[in-house]
Amino acid sequence: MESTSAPLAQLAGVGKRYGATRALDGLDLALHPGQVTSLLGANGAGKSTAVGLLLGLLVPDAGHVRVFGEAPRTPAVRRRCGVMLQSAGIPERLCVGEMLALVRAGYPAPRSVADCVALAGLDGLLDRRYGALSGGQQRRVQFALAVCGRPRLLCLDEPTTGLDLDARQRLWAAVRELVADGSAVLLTTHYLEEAEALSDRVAVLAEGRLAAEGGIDAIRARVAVRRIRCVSSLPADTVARWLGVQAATRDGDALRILAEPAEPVVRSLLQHDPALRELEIQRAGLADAFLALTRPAPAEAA
Ligand SMILES: Nc1ncnc2c1ncn2[C@@H]1O[C@H](COP(=O)(O)OP(=O)(O)OP(=O)(O)O)[C@@H](O)[C@H]1O
Repeated sequence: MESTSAPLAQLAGVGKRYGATRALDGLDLALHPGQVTSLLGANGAGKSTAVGLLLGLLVPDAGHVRVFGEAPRTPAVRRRCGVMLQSAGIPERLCVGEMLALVRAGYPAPRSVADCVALAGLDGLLDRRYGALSGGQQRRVQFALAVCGRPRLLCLDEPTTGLDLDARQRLWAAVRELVADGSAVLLTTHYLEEAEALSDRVAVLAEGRLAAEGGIDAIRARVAVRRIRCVSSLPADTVARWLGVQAATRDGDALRILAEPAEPVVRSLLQHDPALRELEIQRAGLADAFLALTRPAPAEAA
């Protein structure tokens, strides 16, 4: 979905190095109200670095970062942001209820405790010590702390890692609710189905640069590969050698083929096997597109 509204937060031409490692190289990213933007990329692509810059935890070497039109990390900006990072740094001996009270007190119009409990699934956990909770329960508490201030900008760095299905779907519902209220959300995730379920926009990072950016459909359309499935007795290794076929495997009676473009391959299949049946052709999913966009370019022949 294209947004005509002004961005709530923006990275413009941002570069960041750690010693000899170039983590980000000229990254442009804009977060708009009422939208979830998913930042995708392989391990080490620069996602957490981008989140750290947006929150003012890191300082860029090049370019600039603006949040609500200001430099990040001023008290006024922080009161309008919610954050769930990979490492939470929450004191283990505090009770969940005490911690929620502390964090809620830092915001001008926080959610009620009951709302936070319902939104994050904290039933029965308020009197428990944080350090004594399971990993998934700790993630829920972190989410409650991130959303308790009704943030206009919410950054979630791999929020559902370690969450069970119920907790994951609760978190998705809570994110959708925040976005419907006009908040901007930046999500980093390795779960492509999560990006597909939640995002309005996707930005794919590869080696610190933007490999693609746009709506989910636009990202999928960047990749012309199609998945073909049919019931056929043709040998998979023969089909795998046809022009345009990237892979062909047998799955019981069925042949599964990745092809680009699909039409000539379908013509050949029908020509070589008149008994072929149950032909299905699917467009690439986000996972196919992601792999194609982040695959390193083949080395130039010497
Ligand atoms: N504090 C640091 N010191 C040195 N190098 C770092 C530091 N933090 C990150 N890097 C390097 O910067 C690059 C980008 O790291 P970053 O954590 O932003 O990636 P990421 O996309 O979030 O990865 P992941 O999916 O594994 O969380 C990597 O090469 C990483 O090794």
